[in-house]
Amino acid sequence: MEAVEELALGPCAASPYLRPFRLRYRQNGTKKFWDFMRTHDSVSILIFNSSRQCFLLVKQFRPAVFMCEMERYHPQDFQSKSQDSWCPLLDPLPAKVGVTYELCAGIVDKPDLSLEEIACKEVLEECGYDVPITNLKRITSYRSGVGVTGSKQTLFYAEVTDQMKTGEGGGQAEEGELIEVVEIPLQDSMKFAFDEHFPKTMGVMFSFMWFQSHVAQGLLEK
Ligand SMILES: O=c1ccn([C@@H]2O[C@H](COP(=O)(O)OP(=O)(O)O[C@H]3O[C@H](CO)[C@@H](O)[C@H](O)[C@H]3O)[C@@H](O)[C@H]2O)c(=O)[nH]1
Ligand SMILES: [Mg+2]
Repeated sequence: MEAVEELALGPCAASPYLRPFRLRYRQNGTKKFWDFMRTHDSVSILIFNSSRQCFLLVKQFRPAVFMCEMERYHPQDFQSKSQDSWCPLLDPLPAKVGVTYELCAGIVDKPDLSLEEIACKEVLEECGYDVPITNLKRITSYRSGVGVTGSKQTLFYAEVTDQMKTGEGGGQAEEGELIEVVEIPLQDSMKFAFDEHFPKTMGVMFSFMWFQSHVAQGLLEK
């Protein structure tokens, strides 16, 4: 996963994943504008393996996270004179600075599938567990990136057992996905959630806390 080579930064003129816009408006009499991007909505799934008493997270290389770090250490890479061409990144940081721990998640890009169906597909593709749709519990939904994308993410909970494991996961190789599945033992999960040495999404932190207040107590009473 960390063999990331031949990096080059280029312009993004058109993309199937994001479309930048500017909205002009007048609010309470004041003229304003706001720049934003349209992106897909998404689903994410907190997966708890009850056979092994652990959470399943995915770890992957995130170019956006990587390039945040790159700008911090090599701001000149973003000030390239020629904005229209590819600019090789000659002294890249190690790829691991762009690897994050996340909930299993996927974009909502198939209008014929329900959010639940997309969530089950992501659990199978990324983590290798075949979860019946009736095992999914909708936790809630929220807006992510309110300043930039405002897209909606719907969060589900799925309890799985070792018997549901039908494959290795790892993402869709044909789409170039390269994902590592990581098990976080329940007993270590709150320490993990607040340990800044492990770069992670807010979804991981929020859902681990949701589990503590909504599920963990029930497990103790079993
Ligand atoms: O610029 C891009 C963007 C996407 N892809 C492809 O699209 C796939 C998208 O994967 P998917 O698993 O569907 O979505 P995620 O990348 O996991 O993103 C979702 O999960 C993230 C973590 O919660 C959220 O931040 C995002 O908003 C949400 O879309 C990737 O694997 C790639 O194959 C590209 O090749 N290039
Ligand atoms: Mg994903």
